[in-house]
Amino acid sequence: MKYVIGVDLGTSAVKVLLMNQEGKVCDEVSKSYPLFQEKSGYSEQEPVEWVDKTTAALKELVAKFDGDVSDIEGISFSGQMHGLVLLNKDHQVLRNAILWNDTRTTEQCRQIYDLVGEDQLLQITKNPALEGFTLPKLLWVKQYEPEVLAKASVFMLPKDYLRYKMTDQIHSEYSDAAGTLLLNVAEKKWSQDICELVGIDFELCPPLVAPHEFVGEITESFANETGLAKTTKVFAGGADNACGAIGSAILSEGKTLCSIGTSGVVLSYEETKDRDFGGKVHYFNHGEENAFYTMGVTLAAGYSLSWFRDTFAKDVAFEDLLAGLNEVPIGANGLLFTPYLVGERTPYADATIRASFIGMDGSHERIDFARSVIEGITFSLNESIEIFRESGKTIDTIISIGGGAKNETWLQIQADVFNAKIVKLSSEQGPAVGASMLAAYGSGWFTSLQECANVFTAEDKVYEPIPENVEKYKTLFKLYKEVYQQTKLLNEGLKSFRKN
Ligand SMILES: Nc1ncnc2c1ncn2[C@@H]1O[C@H](COP(=O)(O)OP(=O)(O)O)[C@@H](O)[C@H]1O
Ligand SMILES: O=C(CO)[C@@H](O)[C@H](O)COP(=O)(O)O
Repeated sequence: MKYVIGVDLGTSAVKVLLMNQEGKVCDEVSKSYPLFQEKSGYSEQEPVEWVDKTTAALKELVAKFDGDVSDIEGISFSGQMHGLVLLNKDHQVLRNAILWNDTRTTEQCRQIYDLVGEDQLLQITKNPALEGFTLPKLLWVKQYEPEVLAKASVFMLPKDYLRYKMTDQIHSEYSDAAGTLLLNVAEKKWSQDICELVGIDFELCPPLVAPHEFVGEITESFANETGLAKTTKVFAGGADNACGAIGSAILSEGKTLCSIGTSGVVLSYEETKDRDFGGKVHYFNHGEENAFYTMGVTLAAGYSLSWFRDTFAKDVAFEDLLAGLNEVPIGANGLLFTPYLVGERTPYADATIRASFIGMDGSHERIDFARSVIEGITFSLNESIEIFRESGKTIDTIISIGGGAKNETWLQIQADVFNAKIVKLSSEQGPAVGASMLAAYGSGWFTSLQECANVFTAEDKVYEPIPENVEKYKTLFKLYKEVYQQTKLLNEGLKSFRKN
């Protein structure tokens, strides 16, 4: 039997998945790492942590493997998107990585519009200037840490840096490059025009390859450290959402995905490069060749729940925190939550807005708060679904993945809030499954990703919307949407009191 490994470099943890040629998940190991939030709006991680934790996870996986390691033929990656890693000419990391959920760059987004123009930016990159994307971060370093940028020889995205440490080869690939705001998405080329207009050296952009492309074998030292065979082939990999889409078989028009990890996304497959959403949702290159996807993003989805747990119920397991969730009525006994802990992307590109609990009552217990957090996250994702439906898409079935898909009651809440059938897959690790599939397809096991998906993905359970619940959630959703409008000005006033 042959095997592949999918590495998902997430925001909360790295997960490594061993899958065999029959598409069975044989083992998985996960190692978490911290997030540094030194100031309001800041979010950073240390690239060395990603490498150390991935090495430790692979070492553990290989130690438990009782076959011949040379049968592990290939390895590929899924990575948290947009994070900026800067390397000097000796390829040493110059500063902490600035992550996708870091919103310090509102000023740099304005500069991009001034220098490139909104229409030209949208025409080349298919996306608006949002704080989370990579180019605003590069411009922030240029403005506030010019000595750091002066030393930089290349910028990298998180999983591309990890792959570099395993292979000694520097590359980026289309699906993650699409989230930098420096890629001509339709032509799959770095945009020299944008680099020139914003004053970023074109040489900083790494060479581009396709997600399933073979980029080299692992280095001898990485093989020695992990126990993997030196012949293990490495394939480029993709952005976590592109991999989540592959790992959930979102490989044809009409398919929709909801992923609740640290962030939350609703994503829809696009066959063509020229559908026009006017920048309301993200438009990126898929991990499948010449395909695309559109996506709405809730910045703090699973993060809202983990923030709530870490702040008010430290060391309590999610399973214990959510025990009794299904006994709390819809609407959490009159409590509404908006998940704007770090600002928001879809539908409000707003770095200043912050979260709220509305309707706190002396009778509320911790489980009411937990239910309102979960309902609030789901309402936020429903705002993306609303944009897709308004554009004419039919969304009646949604594949649900990520940490949020581990809880049955939450899956039913998704069905009722989205008013759609929710499908849970046999593994909720969509991005790591997608990364494994890129390695399997890259290794030549299948002639297409779709053929691979037929073997590697399977439905586990379906949750149907319950009409009575759908109606209640429609009423609550209207109230939920009011909260953004009613708290926008309040948050602008509070901004100067935040940790700066
Ligand atoms: N048992 C659970 N029930 C509900 N939600 C969970 C559970 N376990 C994890 N989560 C949620 O999933 C999130 C992590 O999801 P994951 O897909 O692993 O994230 P990432 O890829 O960003 O590291 C946590 O922040 C938490 O909100
Ligand atoms: O910023 C985005 C997508 O645009 C996020 O989806 C990140 O890619 C992080 O993903 P998770 O760690 O939540 O999976």
